[in-house]
Amino acid sequence: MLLNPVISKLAGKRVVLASASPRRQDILSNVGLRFEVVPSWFKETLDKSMFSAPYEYAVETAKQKALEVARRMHVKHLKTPDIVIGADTIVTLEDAILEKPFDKQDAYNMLSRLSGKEHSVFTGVAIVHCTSQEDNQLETDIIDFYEETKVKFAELSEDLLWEYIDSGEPMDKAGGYGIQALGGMLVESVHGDFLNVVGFPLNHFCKKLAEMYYRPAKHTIHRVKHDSIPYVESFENLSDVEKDCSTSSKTCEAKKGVHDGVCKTRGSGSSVPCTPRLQNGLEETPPHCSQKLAKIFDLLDGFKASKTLFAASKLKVFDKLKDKGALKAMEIADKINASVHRTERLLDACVALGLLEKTHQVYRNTELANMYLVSDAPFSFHEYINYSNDHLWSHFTHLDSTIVEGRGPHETPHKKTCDGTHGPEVEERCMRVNHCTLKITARDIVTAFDLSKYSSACDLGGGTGALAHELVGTYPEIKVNVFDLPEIIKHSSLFQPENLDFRRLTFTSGNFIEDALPAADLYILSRVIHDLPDEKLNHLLRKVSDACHPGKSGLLIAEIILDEDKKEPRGLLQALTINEEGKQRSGTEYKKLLENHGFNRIQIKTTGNLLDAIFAVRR
Ligand SMILES: C[S@@+](CC[C@H](N)C(=O)[O-])C[C@H]1O[C@@H](n2cnc3c(N)ncnc32)[C@H](O)[C@@H]1O
Repeated sequence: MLLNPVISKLAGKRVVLASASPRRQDILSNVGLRFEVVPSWFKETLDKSMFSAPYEYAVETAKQKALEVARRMHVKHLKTPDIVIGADTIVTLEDAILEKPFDKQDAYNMLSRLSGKEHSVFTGVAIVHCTSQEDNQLETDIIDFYEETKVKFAELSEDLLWEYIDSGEPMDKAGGYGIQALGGMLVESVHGDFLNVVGFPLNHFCKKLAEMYYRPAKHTIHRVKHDSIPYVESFENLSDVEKDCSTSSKTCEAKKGVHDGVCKTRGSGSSVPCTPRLQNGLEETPPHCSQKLAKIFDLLDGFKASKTLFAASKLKVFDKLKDKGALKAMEIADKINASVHRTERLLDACVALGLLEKTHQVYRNTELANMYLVSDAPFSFHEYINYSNDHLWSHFTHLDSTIVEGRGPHETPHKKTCDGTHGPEVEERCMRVNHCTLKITARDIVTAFDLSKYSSACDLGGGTGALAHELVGTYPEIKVNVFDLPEIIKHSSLFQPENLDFRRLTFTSGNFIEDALPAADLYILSRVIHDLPDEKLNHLLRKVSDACHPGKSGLLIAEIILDEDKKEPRGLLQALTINEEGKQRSGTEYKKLLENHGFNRIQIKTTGNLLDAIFAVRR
């Protein structure tokens, strides 16, 4: 049971905190909010002079942080969050904004300015509600606010200041101090929300949630206390604790359990300290907080969700529903020749995962399923889903032994490769898998940079030509040559759209390691680099570099680019599937690699789609 019923309104929603701050994470998880943490890539570099008041800057930064994460998650992972929470905390002193110090001297300058004075701490918060529209556009609804707390510092001696700076604590904190830890020593008084100074104004946040989620009909309101988080007896549709609270606000507050830092366990009448306490010399274990375990639960359940998608796709559930529009479980079971009872469970699980909708026992595809899961949809993932089920799944099943034995997926007995050595059926299937994923991302790759000045391009290892199609469609002057191994090129005709202009798109058989490269003024390497061992890669890049005209020819690369800290899961999980000798790289690593081969003017673009783009010019 949650202490704050407003928080329970978010249960079952995909809530994301767009902040890496462990303090914000603690504040929110301590009150039972279940959320994922996706740190924002938005840089805190807005021009402060554009804002008439400091809090406006904090609110705008919070908003941009949350929006960046919402957009990235919507496109990149094709899983749109319901709510993204962004926050930005700043310290202001006499209208100057103090953010995180750059170095110790900066921390010293900040803290000595704060010494003996009162300053303001503002946290801007943005709550972004996301919905995916029919055309897969992201629609966002933003609620933002700020909270101000005044903090007075004691007079700080030089020794104390430097001791505190040397502790390292100031470096990642606005104003150069953390009130919840050693920095508490510096503070004489606080006026306002203490948690706001820590980094998140919880009380104001809950009030905002209450405004959003409790929009009661007038007759349901018994009492609303506007200056606090609404008392739970105020509205209908309340949980048992809420309904119990029908007397005075004080009683209700006690029943809700917030009293002198003690959490009251409902029903038992006993009180459990919020923090572990020593009793008879033994440390008492705090009650387990399921919200804190949410991440682990999600990881434990991740494979069940994947397998549910795989099974529904393999059984062509989405295809049947696309054809018929809406069907009952019994009708679907009949069409896929399966048990009614089990089919119903599968369908309900798909509803829970947002793949199907259900009304009055009738199931329909969601827009997402129609766009990406139906097997003949223009941008269908069907092939990739089946490949994940049949091949990647078995690789991950044996992940522990592949790690111990140092084998890559291509060396497992369960996985057949796309390197053209396993016969036409496998080659064709791999081409279908690559084709469907490249189609989704090709437009973002070819428009990531202005390539209009190039008249000829050669897509090395270009496979089905999916990227070449997009290039030809985007740049009216360009001619593209798709270069790949003969066993791949022989299947390429299967993938060509009907209206293709073969005067501008040609296919050439060859081996980019052994043969001369066709002439072109733009070379393309899409999903080729990460799979090559260093020696082959350096050989290939040397050949490309030699084939380029200095100062003129370009190189376009499409790959997953790891974030610089190498913390983002997508690329790292993908790295588990590539060959032992292959490698995923960060932007800086790609830059270095290309510079070593005579390229400069290197630009890197994270597209937010499945693949990112790099463009470089031959020096
Ligand atoms: C992972 S696939 C990428 C295909 C396509 N570029 C894409 O992004 O979907 C790698 C491609 O490189 C081709 N390839 C591998 N080694 C090659 C070589 N030595 N010469 C030419 N092509 C090669 C493969 O046949 C395959 O089509």
